[in-house]
Parts: sequence; C-alpha cells; structure tokens
Amino acid sequence: MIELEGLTKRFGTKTAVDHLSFQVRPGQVTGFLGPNGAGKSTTMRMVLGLDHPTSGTARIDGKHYGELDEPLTYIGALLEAGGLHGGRSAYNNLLCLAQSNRIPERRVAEVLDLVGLSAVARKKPKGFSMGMGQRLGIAAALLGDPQILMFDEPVNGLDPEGIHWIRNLMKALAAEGRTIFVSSHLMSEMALTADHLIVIGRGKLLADTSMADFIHQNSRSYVRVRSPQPEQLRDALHSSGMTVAEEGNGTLEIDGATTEEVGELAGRHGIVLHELSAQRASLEEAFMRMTAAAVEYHAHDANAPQWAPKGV
Ligand SMILES: Nc1ncnc2c1ncn2[C@@H]1O[C@H](COP(=O)(O)OP(=O)(O)OP(=O)(O)O)[C@@H](O)[C@H]1O
Repeated sequence: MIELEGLTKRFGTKTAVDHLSFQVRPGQVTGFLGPNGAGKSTTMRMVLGLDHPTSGTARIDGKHYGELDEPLTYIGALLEAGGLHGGRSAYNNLLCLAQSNRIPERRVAEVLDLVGLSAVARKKPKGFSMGMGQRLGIAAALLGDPQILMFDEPVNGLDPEGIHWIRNLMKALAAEGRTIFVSSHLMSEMALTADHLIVIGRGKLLADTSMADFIHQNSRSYVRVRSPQPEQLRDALHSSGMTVAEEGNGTLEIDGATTEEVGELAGRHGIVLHELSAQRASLEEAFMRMTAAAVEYHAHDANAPQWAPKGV
C-alpha cells in the first residue's frame, strides 16, 4: 500500500503538491488523474524519494522509500524520463539493476520475455521505438517482482496495440493482488483501466472515489430526439411532466426519460421523429468540469480549459 499524509512540495513560490492525503490499495488499478501540471509526477517522484517533500510524508508499506531494503522488490516504477542507459544492451541494463538489488540473473530473461523483448535483448535501447522503450521500462519495474507498481503516463505516445497491452498488463497485475498506481491526464483512458480514481488539480485532492461511483455521479443520461414538429413535441413532453432542453434544429434533450417513453408519447400524438436515441455525457466532460477551475494553463480566448494531450 502507498500512503500519503499531508504531502506538500513547493518549488520556490510555486506549490506543486498541496497537502495531499490518500491511500493506494492493493488488488486494484488506481488511476491518478489531473490536468497537465497538476502535480502527478512530482507526487510520484516523492513516493520514490527522488524529490524531497517540503512537508508531509509518503510511505510504502509503512516505510519511506529510503528505508526499504532492496527497494525494487517492494516497488517498481515507470517514470516519464526513463533512467536506462542507451549505450548498454537491454539485457545488460536490466542485469545492472538486478545486481544492485540482489535479484537473481534469471529474472532478467523472465521479465524480457514477459514484456515481449526477448528477441532484442542484446540490442541497445537507443535504437528502440517508443513502444519498445516503454516495454523495457516496464521490464525494469517488474524486475524485483514487487507488490507495488507505479506508472507515470505509461500510454503516452504509444500506438493502439501498445496501449491495449499496457492496459491488460496493469489489470492482470492488479488481479494478482498487487497495488497498481497509474497517472494519466485522460479520463477516457482511465475509464477503461482503473477501478479507483484519485483526481488532483493544482496539487490539491479533488476526488478519491471508485470508478463506478464516479461514473454514477458524473455521467448524465438523457434522450435525444429530433422532429420536424418540435413545438408539438415539446408541448407533449412538457404536459407529461418531462424536463426538456432545446438544442436547435428541432433537437430536444430529455433528462430522466427512456427512449420507449418518448417514442410512445410521440406516437400517441402523431408526431414524426427523425431521431430518437439514448445518450450518455462523456466522463471526459465530467472530469473537465471537475478540474476546470484547477487547470493551470487556460486557452487564451475560450472558457474551456486547455486540455491538449501531451505528446500529440
Ligand atoms: N523541478 C521543478 N522546479 C520547478 N517547478 C517544477 C519542478 N517540477 C515540477 N514543477 C512544477 O510543478 C507543477 C507540477 O508539475 P508535475 O510535473 O508534477 O505535474 P503533472 O501533473 O505530472 O503534469 P504533466 O501531466 O504535465 O506531467 C508544474 O507547475 C511544474 O511546472
């Protein structure tokens, strides 16, 4: 388990992480979400003892990272800036790490096989594609067979096959009872991967919730209907007590109704429909609403937050 208590980091006058307290539990994938610059990487770096907190603590199974004997056997991490040696073969990179953590050499071949890099084990990572580099970083994280794994934006820049592979790997590791903590700035990606969500904005905790609750609370369901007789349809819907919003072009949105109810009502009144569909507002929209006030960089002339995926 990873435990944060009042974790705070200031860089000069800038507060990157602001009194964060939460726990990351075993047996599930916990998504760590927030806009660019929210403080996700800084938080992860403090968990790994790479940045020192201004105040507060980050503990791994009750200990600071520096107090762990052979830390790779407790926690493995894939950070954005990979720490691998480009001029040394993939195999030798992992072998160095294994030796400094008293991990048996046979484990190097095992993890290379696990991530599908056995065929290029003797090649140097400087010639690797982005996807192969990510796989090698994951092999390094898995080397000590740790119970806790932390991935910082692992799908950035990957092709769909690579994204699919990482997603399934994280789920499989969680199903083995491990603690998986993965950061992303994309709600849509996390919706497919995480069981639990921690959302931050400007270094502050905004939500700590199960994915199921987040979806339940934030996804609005409604019926969309389009008719060449919008006035008659609106009056019929109103008189049956439904809440209707007009979207232009004869399109109406009805909250809390089913397509059956709306279709049958239109039929009873002899109203022609050109569209009748059940809709669900995207989680990305809910996430953007939640973090809008906490987004660090806004677009110049729009109210919408700047939300460009990194590396795109
Ligand atoms: N070494 C540093 N010196 C000064 N400011 C820093 C440093 N590291 C991070 N920051 C600032 O702290 C804030 C949080 O950055 P951090 O990289 O942790 O955010 P993030 O949520 O991981 O964002 P991203 O998704 O862009 O990586 C940002 O404003 C960043 O500019």
